[in-house]
Amino acid sequence: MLAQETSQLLKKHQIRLDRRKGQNYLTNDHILAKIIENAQLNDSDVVLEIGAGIGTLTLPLAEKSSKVVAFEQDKRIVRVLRERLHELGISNVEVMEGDATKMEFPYFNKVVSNLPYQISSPITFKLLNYNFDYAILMYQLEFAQRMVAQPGESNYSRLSVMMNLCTHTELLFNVPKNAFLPPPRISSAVIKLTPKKNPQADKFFANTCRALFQHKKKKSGKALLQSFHEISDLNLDRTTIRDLILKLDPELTEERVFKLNEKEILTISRELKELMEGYDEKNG
Ligand SMILES: C[S@@+](CC[C@H](N)C(=O)[O-])C[C@H]1O[C@@H](n2cnc3c(N)ncnc32)[C@H](O)[C@@H]1O
Repeated sequence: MLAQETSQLLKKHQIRLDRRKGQNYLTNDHILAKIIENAQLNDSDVVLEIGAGIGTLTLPLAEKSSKVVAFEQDKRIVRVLRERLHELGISNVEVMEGDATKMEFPYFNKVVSNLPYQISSPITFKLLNYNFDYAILMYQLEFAQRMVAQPGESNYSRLSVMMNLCTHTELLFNVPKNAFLPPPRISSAVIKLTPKKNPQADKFFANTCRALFQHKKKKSGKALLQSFHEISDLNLDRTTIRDLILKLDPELTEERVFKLNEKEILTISRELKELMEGYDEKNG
């Protein structure tokens, strides 16, 4: 049903979808129903949708909520979406034309999106700056697995640490390639992401994480030494950096990066930040 409707609409408007723009449109009714069910919307919800396309998710979201704010970058697609909403008499959707990574988001309390994959990372980090109840998001499977990975697992990464510290993230279900038109090269997965109330990650923490994960298999003290430029732009010599690292908790600096959990990395970054502030004061 959805597959047929999608092909007909695209044909009518002579639109060829472009994979490079992340245009893989959901054509599986069952998956659509599962996404909507997991969103658990009510009539006071304001839903943010990134990459609305021709409205596959937008229409059921509009039916179940008070309002949908729908971002779409492709002008041709925006025209189809607006026409469709007009024809169906749907008036509670605000279509925002443009690049969602660069535009301010108006108020929303839930997010439901089948994300364009090339902006998965910037959009996820951008969402962390907003206050909302939860998000139901479709990602490439590999990215979703990295989001939920735990210390010691092979795909544990900087992204996993940030997600563990700032959110509760759960992989809800996998989605096969043939659920889309055109089918993407890799499978997808739907994630539920709930922001934690008191996010503790500041820029220093993010930089510490970046430095550590450049040497994921090394001991964390060694990783910090080798990538210290990611943390500070002070031009410190190697001996000074080594001395600073020696003052950190040795139980943590002797551990391999991929085995550290988010709280341990937070401890490293806090201790290091304090030491750096002390160093700054002493050296003017
Ligand atoms: C994976 S499709 C999802 C379409 C529809 N929501 C669905 O589920 O079938 C992603 C959509 O995001 C749009 N898009 C790509 N990059 C974007 C960006 N930076 N900002 C807003 N929309 C973007 C694409 O044009 C495409 O329509």
